[in-house]
Amino acid sequence: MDTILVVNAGSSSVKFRIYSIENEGMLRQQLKGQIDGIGSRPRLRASGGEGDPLADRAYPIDAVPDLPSAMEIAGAWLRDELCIHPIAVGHRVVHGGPDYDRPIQVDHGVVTRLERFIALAPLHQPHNLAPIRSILANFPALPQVACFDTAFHRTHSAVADHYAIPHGLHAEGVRRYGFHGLSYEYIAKTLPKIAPKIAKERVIVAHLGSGASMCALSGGRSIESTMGFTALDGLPMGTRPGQIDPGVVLYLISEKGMSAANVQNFLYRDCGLKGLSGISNDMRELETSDSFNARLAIDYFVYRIGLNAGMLAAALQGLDAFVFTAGIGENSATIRARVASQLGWLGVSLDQAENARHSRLISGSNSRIPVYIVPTDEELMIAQHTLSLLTKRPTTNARQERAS
Ligand SMILES: Nc1ncnc2c1ncn2[C@@H]1O[C@H](COP(=O)(O)OP(=O)(O)O)[C@@H](O)[C@H]1O
Ligand SMILES: CC(=O)OP(=O)(O)O
Ligand SMILES: [Mg+2]
Repeated sequence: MDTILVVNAGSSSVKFRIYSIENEGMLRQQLKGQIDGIGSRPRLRASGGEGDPLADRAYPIDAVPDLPSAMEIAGAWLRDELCIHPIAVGHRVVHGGPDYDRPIQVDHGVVTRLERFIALAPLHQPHNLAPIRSILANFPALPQVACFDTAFHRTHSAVADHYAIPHGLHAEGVRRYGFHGLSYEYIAKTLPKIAPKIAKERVIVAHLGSGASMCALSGGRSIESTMGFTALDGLPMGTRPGQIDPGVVLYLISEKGMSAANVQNFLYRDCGLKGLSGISNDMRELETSDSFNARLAIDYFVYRIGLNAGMLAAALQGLDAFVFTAGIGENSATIRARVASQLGWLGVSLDQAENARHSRLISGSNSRIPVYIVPTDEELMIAQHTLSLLTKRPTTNARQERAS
């Protein structure tokens, strides 16, 4: 059986999937796994094609302190315990820079070009590239495909793509890229099946996970994102502050004597829900805490989602639907209810029972616009892109390599 392995390294989790390639290029999921809670409550969970449990292992926080250690554990489990030998690997690569507007088969040259963006996505890019490099070294003929978070947003207009800075910097790539593009691409492809008429209209999608952003979709195309040059901008996140006055950064440098590396570490790892609550980057922990600062962190998260929704509604010149997705958006009825009440002025109201049930349509009958939960599937997007690039090229080399 020919299979594709998909690897998706997020900021608090590594997710992996195995798909078999069926007749006529159909993909069937054979295995779904993830290590999440990295740095808080690490846990490996995996299930087979029918949802049958394959593993559920909790680890002490010190055993999985970071993404590389999680990747090692996941890789060893797939290789040594399950003896998985895919014919291709698809990777989520967060930053594709100005040139990559679609997935690409990777070689050493592509990896070198993608390394230039490590500084622009330090929580993700190094961990996205490390398994690619390791597979290139150990299985050079195994096709690998990089699928970019930024690619789906390359349709933005010039005005949405710019900062108000001199043009030379834009020309060298200082642009408003936007991220979580594989997730938004999946939602844009799925909406026509859920609500065909709405899918052609103006939709805000809120990808609320460890990293969080929102995207304005017009007729299924991204026209605006809350994220920009890096995945620091926009909404507050697990450990990132979201939008912040650059004056704060200047203050940290000039008044607190922080180096560029200190500032980077601070902005990517010490802020957001973690910094504001002083407790955790994990929304689940904050929701069960009765500390004042945990409540403040949640209030801030909800408030900023409301502000940014107003901004995206302005970009779209109206709003026809709102979609929740990703870890928090799919699982937290409380946050959804609070966001919806923040959007009350737009005519949004929820059916609380449907919201509590995590139904697909959660808006009430008197809501001016429908509100949906659409579980995202970045991994399926990656597998589909990988297969479509693969079928343009012979795979014999990979098969020969596997056999040897
Ligand atoms: N039941 C839940 N209630 C509230 N938050 C949740 C729940 N389940 C998951 N989350 C949140 O989702 C986040 C992970 O989202 P995810 O989209 O998987 O993130 P990433 O891909 O960036 O690692 C966790 O940090 C946690 O805060
Ligand atoms: C770009 C980004 O923030 O990704 P994630 O939410 O997976 O950390
Ligand atoms: Mg993610």
